[in-house]
Amino acid sequence: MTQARPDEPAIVLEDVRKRYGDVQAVAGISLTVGRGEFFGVLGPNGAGKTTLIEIVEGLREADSGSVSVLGLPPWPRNMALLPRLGVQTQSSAFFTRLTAREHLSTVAALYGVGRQGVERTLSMVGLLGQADIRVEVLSGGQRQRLAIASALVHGPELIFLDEPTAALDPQARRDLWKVLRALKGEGRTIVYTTHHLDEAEALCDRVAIVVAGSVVALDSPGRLVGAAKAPTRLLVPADRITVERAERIEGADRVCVEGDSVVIETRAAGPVLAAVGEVAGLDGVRTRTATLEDVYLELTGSEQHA
Ligand SMILES: Nc1ncnc2c1ncn2[C@@H]1O[C@H](COP(=O)(O)OP(=O)(O)OP(=O)(O)O)[C@@H](O)[C@H]1O
Repeated sequence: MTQARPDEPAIVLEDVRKRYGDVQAVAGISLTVGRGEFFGVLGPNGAGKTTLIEIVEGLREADSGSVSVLGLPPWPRNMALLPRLGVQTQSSAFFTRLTAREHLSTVAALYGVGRQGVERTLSMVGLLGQADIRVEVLSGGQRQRLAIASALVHGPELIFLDEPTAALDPQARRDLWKVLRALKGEGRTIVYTTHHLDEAEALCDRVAIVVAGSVVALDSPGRLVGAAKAPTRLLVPADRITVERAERIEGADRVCVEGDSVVIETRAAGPVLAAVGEVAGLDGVRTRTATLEDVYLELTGSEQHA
């Protein structure tokens, strides 16, 4: 198998465009994903993420622009590229009557991967304990692990994961994060689509926020949050301070009530916190700094989750 040169980017897009009738789904996107990067693609429903990723995977032809994946053009469908890519989608198909191990062995056989590769992959995604259980009785989280295992079993250099934690409970999500971090630790490049902003913040080296077919922000989550200069929120138990008193604190930009807290938004967290301490004491006061979700909501102009 041809390996990409370590210094060669995994993906290079230049002014990629795709239109469906009147809809400009991808409106001129240029970006580079480095080898070994964990790269997030975020954006509201209909932003063009799936279209963009399908172009990179070689499943769709761009109208214009250039696309290079592991140094090769993915379109027309490039058979040399396929074994070097791993794709997990929302609609991953399973052989439900088979056990997890049998399912994975079947997928592995398509790529000429033997028993050892199957066992290594089951172990990597934490499914060895469930390997002899039929797919149809695996839990949602276990199925997602199997979907990821199916995308990984042939040892691809570049992996596309489409909302792998959708519909998982919080513990199963966190467990899957460990699997994803381990994958990155192996030096694989991961392109990750998610609507969970906390997840993108915790896992991704860089994220692209796509709105209406264009990239409106591209950087590490930390730098995006830092550059946005979003306010800090101080949550003070409502029985300890009134809205009127909080509004008189110098540096309080906005005050409102949320549940059982008076929320003070400020860009001068230190002095405002000191003032709150004098007025109400600091017991039970919570501080929320800006997150990628704040940046995202600002850029997408939406109060709702994408
Ligand atoms: N095959 C198609 N034919 C016509 N229009 C399409 C087609 N696929 C997507 N679109 C339109 O292109 C735009 C981008 O869709 P796309 O599925 O790429 O967005 P997305 O960001 O992946 O959305 P979601 O988060 O909901 O999956 C949307 O307006 C969608 O309705």
